[in-house]
Parts: sequence; structure tokens; C-alpha cells
Amino acid sequence: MKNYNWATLGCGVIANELAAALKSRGQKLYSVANRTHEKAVAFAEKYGIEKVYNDIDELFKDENVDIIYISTPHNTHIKYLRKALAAGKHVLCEKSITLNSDELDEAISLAEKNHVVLAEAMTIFHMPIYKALLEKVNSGDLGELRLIQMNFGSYKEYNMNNRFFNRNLAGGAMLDIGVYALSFVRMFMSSCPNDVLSQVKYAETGVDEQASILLKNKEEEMATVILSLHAKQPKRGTISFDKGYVEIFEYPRGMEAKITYTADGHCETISAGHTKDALLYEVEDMEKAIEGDKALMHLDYTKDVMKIMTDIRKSWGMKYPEEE
Ligand SMILES: NC(=O)C1=CN([C@@H]2O[C@H](COP(=O)(O)OP(=O)(O)OC[C@H]3O[C@@H](n4cnc5c(N)ncnc54)[C@H](OP(=O)(O)O)[C@@H]3O)[C@@H](O)[C@H]2O)C=CC1
Ligand SMILES: O=C1CO[C@H](CO)[C@@H](O)[C@@H]1O
Repeated sequence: MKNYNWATLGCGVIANELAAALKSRGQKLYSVANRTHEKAVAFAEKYGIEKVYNDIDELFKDENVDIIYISTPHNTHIKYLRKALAAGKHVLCEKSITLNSDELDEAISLAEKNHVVLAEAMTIFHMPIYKALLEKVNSGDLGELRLIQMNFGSYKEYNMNNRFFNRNLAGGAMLDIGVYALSFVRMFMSSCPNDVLSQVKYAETGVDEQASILLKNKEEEMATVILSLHAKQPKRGTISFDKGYVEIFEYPRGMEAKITYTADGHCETISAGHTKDALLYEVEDMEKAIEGDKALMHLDYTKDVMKIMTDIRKSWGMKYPEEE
């Protein structure tokens, strides 16, 4: 496999994890671009990155860059996706990949036109535990899927200026954490849910602080998703089949699942992969996708999840400034 030159656009919390993931395989980021130049310089020094751009637009013109990792706030993704994809760069973009389905459809068209890989950095699609669990599910040992129950409650301080509550930075529970729960649901369901009900509680900025979502697809598989940005809940997923159920904790970066069989109550634990390597798995799958195995990135699921989130926000009448 070719040695790909990765560039990061953004150098906040999660970009540090990407740099660490590359370091763990003996590699460095090729370059860094950031709104605040001094922070890019400090990031480059920390990870021994040779190239720092004076202006973000220089990144898109750099012929040596193969893959751009976008890790800026959600509402800024589309602006950078347009430039990166039009410049013929492969893009791994942090969740949530865009604000809504219209933006995502535009990005997908641009990626197709420029023959590059576009993907959302959704940890769940790449953690080895899910590859192992899906094999188990497909073996038929658990029978037919009936119900999925997802919790995700993260306690964020009530600071209305941070990216979690700020409407101008596309804050809200759905785009920040709901995207994980819904990606999990979509990955295990046989088809995309087409019947969705929900309730919302807004933060004072008008973004969704809490939400509860009920989903059902045409096979009548059902799911519930409960989200909060100001009340801790275990990050727990439960998948119930007619012959047993699966419990998985810390599911965005899960590494262990417990299966309980209904007939006799016996349990089995499956382990695969490691939480600390979550971004490494994304990097590896992205490179394999560029080599030809595009399905590894599950852009089809990303598209379904974005449509669910877009439709739910429409039903609430909740718009971001970019959508007014
Ligand atoms: N996969 C995962 O496990 C995680 C994913 N994420 C996702 O990653 C993304 C970033 O989150 P995180 O790293 O926590 O955020 P941070 O706030 O730590 O970093 C944000 C980065 O975006 C830049 N930025 C902020 N506002 C703008 C703007 N208006 N225009 C351009 N650049 C801007 C900042 O630049 P500056 O230095 O100038 O402020 C900084 O480099 C989000 O999409 C988030 O959902 C986040 C955490 C975990
Ligand atoms: O993606 C992320 C990982 O999980 C955090 C919550 O625990 C989120 O806030 C963050 O954006």
C-alpha cells in the first residue's frame, strides 16, 4: 500500500487523537491547517509536523496532500468539504459530517465527480468489535432482530458559547452524540427506519439539549434513542434478538460485548479491538477505501443517519442559522 500524506484541517481535541493514531503506526501528519495560525504552529511542534500553512486555502492547493481530515465545528464542514473535494483530495470528515442531507448530497456529488473517497469519521463503523458482532448476528445464532435501545448522556457545563450549546457552531445533542446512537442503530437494522417519532427539550440557545427518539423500519425492527448534553447516562447499547440479547458499553469506541441467550440464560463475552485505537481503525479503513474497498467507510449508513437527523429536526422546526 502507498504511504499516504495526511493533512489535518483543525487542531483541537480530536485532531490530537489523529496525530497520536498516526504516531502509533510510526507515521506523522504531513501538514496542518488551522484558523488560528499560532495553534497550528504549536500543534506542528508537538507532533513534529513539517508543514504549517499560513492560510487554510493553501492546504487545498498542496499537490502533496492525499487525504484531508476535517475536524472543525459541524457547521464549517461543508465549506471545507467543497474546497477539498473540488481540489481532488480524499476526505475523512469528523462527525457530524454536515448539518443536513442537502449539504451531504452536495458533498457526495462532488466526491463522485472528482473520483475521491468521502467518509465520515464514525468510530462505530470501524471498531473491530462491531465487525465481530455482525458476524455473530449474520450467523443466525441470535435469531431475528427485534429491539435496539441506546443511551447517550454527556454532562457538558452550561456554557452557551461552547460548541455543544452554541447555535452558531451547530451545537445540540443530535449532531454531537445522537449521530453515534443512530449510526449504531442503522448498522444493526436490516433497513433504514422509515417511521420516526421524537421529543425534544431545548437549551436556552435553541439547540436540542435532550431528545428521545423512537424508530421503526419496514421489517418492524424497533429502536429507542435517549440523548442528553446535561445529564450523564451510561453509553449503553442493548440489541435484543428473539434468541438472546447483546449489551455493549462505551459503544462509540466499544471493545467488549456481552451476549445473554434467552433459552438457558447462559452468557458469552466477545472482545475485539481496543478503545485507544479507535482513530487508528478509521485511518486504516480509509486507506483501504482509497485502494478500492470503499464499502468499508459505510457512506450509505452516513447518508441514512443524516436523513433521519434532518427529518427529525424538520419535525421540531429547529434550524441552524445556515438553514434560515
Ligand atoms: N470522533 C470523536 O471521538 C470525536 C469527534 N469530535 C468531532 O470533531 C470536531 C471537532 O471537535 P473538537 O476537536 O472537540 O473541537 P475543538 O473545539 O477542540 O477544536 C475545534 C477546531 O476547529 C477550529 N475552529 C473552531 N471554530 C472554527 C470556525 N468557525 N472556522 C474554522 N475553524 C474553526 C478550531 O480552531 P482554533 O484553533 O482557531 O480555535 C480548532 O482547530 C467536531 O465535528 C466534533 O463533533 C469531537 C470529539 C471526539
Ligand atoms: O464525539 C465526541 C465523543 O463523545 C463526546 C461525549 O462523551 C462528544 O461530546 C464528542 O463530540
